[in-house]
Amino acid sequence: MCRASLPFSATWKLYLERNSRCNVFRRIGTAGSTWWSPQCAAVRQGIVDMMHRALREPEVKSVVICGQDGKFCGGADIREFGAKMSGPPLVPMIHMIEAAAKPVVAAIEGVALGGGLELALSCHYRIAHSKARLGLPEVTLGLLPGAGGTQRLPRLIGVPAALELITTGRHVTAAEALQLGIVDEVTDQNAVDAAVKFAQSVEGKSLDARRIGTFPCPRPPDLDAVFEKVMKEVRRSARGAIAPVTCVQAVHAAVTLPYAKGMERERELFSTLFTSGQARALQYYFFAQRAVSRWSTPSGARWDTSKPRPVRKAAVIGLGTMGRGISVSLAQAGFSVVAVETQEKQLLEAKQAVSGMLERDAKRRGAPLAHGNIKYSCSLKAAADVDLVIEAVFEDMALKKAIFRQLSAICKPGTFLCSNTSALDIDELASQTQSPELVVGMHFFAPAHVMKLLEVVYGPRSSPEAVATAMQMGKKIGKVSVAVGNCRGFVGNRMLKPYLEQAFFLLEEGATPEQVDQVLEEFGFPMGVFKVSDLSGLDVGWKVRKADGLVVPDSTGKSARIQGGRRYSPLGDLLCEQGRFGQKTGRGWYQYDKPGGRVAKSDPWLHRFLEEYRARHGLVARRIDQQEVLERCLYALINEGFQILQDGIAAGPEDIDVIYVLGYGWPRHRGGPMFFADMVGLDKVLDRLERYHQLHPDVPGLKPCSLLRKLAAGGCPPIHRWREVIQKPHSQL
Ligand SMILES: CCCCCCCCCCCCC[C@H](O)CC(=O)SCCNC(=O)CCNC(=O)[C@H](O)C(C)(C)COP(=O)(O)OP(=O)(O)OC[C@H]1O[C@@H](n2cnc3c(N)ncnc32)[C@H](O)[C@@H]1OP(=O)(O)O
Repeated sequence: MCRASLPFSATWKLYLERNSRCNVFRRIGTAGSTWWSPQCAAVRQGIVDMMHRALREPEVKSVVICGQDGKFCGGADIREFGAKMSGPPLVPMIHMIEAAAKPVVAAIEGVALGGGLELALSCHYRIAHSKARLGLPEVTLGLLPGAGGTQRLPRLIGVPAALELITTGRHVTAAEALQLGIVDEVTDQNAVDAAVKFAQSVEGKSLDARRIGTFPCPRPPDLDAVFEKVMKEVRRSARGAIAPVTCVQAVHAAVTLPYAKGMERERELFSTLFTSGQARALQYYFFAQRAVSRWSTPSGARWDTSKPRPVRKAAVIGLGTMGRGISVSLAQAGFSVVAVETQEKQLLEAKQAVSGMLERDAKRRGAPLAHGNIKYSCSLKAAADVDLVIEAVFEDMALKKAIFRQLSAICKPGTFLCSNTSALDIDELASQTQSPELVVGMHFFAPAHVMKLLEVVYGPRSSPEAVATAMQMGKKIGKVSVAVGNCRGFVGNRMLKPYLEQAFFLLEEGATPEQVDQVLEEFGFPMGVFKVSDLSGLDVGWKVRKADGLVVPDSTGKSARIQGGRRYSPLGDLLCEQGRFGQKTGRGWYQYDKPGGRVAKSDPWLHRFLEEYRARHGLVARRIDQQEVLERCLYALINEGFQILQDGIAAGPEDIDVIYVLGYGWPRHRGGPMFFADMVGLDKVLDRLERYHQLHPDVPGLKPCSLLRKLAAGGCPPIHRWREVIQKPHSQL
């Protein structure tokens, strides 16, 4: 319901209020903030009715539109998109506001995003609070601004600036919005009062020059070159996402067509995106990122019943690459940090490196330096009085165990002990301490101060309080934290294993690293599996495989291709034996111009090596098509994802999808591996896995997991209903 306050010095304030029928408002209202949606039929109806009244009543001279409780508008309720839309449509409403004969001023507090900013752009003036954020983030939801945003913004701020904002979806501060010309005034005071004052000051003045829809769109002199350049750049960075490209087409229409035709084109383009699978994927992902904070464990611990303990002081043990990045993240978030490195030389180097990282970041963000928050020490004893420790030494169980034993004796009672490990057993570490309930894993991704993902790993003995504290800590340092169970590789790295394995097998059967990488990059990964392997170092996996006893010759002295009855590819081991560790040695699956080089070039040596390898093992190379490469790599990974859900290691498909998008470069516009499986069709994924498993019975990773079978047998329920099957093992839905 909308209500207008009575004339306020002949200016109406059009309050856009809480509405019980508007889901978004209710949902956000519960979270303590206020929001309304122009997509919400009743709110739109309210605006239309109030505008009609305001224009009719002679004593009303101007109108101010504002949100309730300090929030202007976050845009359309995307949950409403699936349902049948009712109420007055948004675009005619926006046209009616722009055409009004009395000045309409938007008082922007909090956020004006998407449809919210489009509404503000239809007003004749915009006054923003200094803390407000504005933007057209539709592209991040697989859409384009569909209520005139692509036609009005370039008319207001010019084509290059509008293109940048619309194709990236970037939010701008009020100060930047003023500089760009999006708003007319910024205030530190009450923005509604300022807008009312402003409205009164322009009463009676001509509005001819204030209706953005009537402006000619500024035409860059080198129009074609501008659009060509932007399109090229957008296509390159979009990696197959269609929304950014469509946004450029819509802005192009603003320059080349009259306003009304441009609006038609905008609507046409919006409609194609609206029904696209990519929009579905991106909107699913938007909610998935929020859903992961509502964690639960198989033992019944939950986000809403587990209270985190406050952490003020934290220690980081081990200042290699990971420890440095973690220290930077903690210091930037305002934690008091004790950074410990027992090797003096390393400690000095780390101190310099961390300071440099903090300085560069402070400069980039224009923020104060966080140096003072870090104290360095070469003794573990410095961690005696901290609330939480993050151990970040080498991935070596014996070393980590020794450190946990010492920490357990040194730290004050109640200190949480966390390990930054990518695969090791949290329970084994916990068993070294006096209080195993205080132990959790915190798996950061490199570079730790940049990557947004954090896997919070709970062991069977971790207390709900420890999980809640690590999750909250992750949030405070700006990470998206996902709670996962304890198993080899947790979620991310566990799923990576069958994916990598398939890539190796494909090489044995006739593919090349270039071919496999190209297929994966065309799918949308920033880098194919072999390029990533060269980047992270082939020796990392080699070390693990050696420790697992996999790197052994067979009875004929050749490297074994069967281990424990399963197919095994020793290709990676053989490359390492040649000293080819990837980028760092200048040779790996590709060649580089020098050790540390970044540009991967095809290597004839590698091709000869593969041929010789196949000949040695009696393998006949065959032609492998793109579909097989993609299906074998991705479906093996997805199959492991189902196994992880079945084992209760991840609580739901959203957890896996967020981990894969944020940590492993899975293209966001494909939603994540589990969403992708849902889009492809679970029955189809099952069918293909069955086929590949028939052909490769010695590859257990291709044997369809029973949860996948069950979901397919249950009629392939949509992804939001999978939890019902996972949580109730006997449910048929
Ligand atoms: C077939 C042919 C059809 C043709 C149809 C033609 C129709 C033409 C008309 C088209 C009109 C288009 C209009 C417009 O261009 C489209 C849009 O506006 S799309 C939306 C753009 N807005 C956004 O992307 C903003 C997204 N949200 C945020 O950035 C943030 O949530 C926030 C608003 C800044 C608030 O942040 P926080 O305070 O941190 O809170 P949370 O993020 O945790 O959110 C709280 C809660 O709210 C849910 N929520 C947030 N935004 C939306 C939304 N846009 N829709 C639905 N729900 C939303 C969020 O999920 C949280 O809930 P939870 O998930 O935790 O339950």
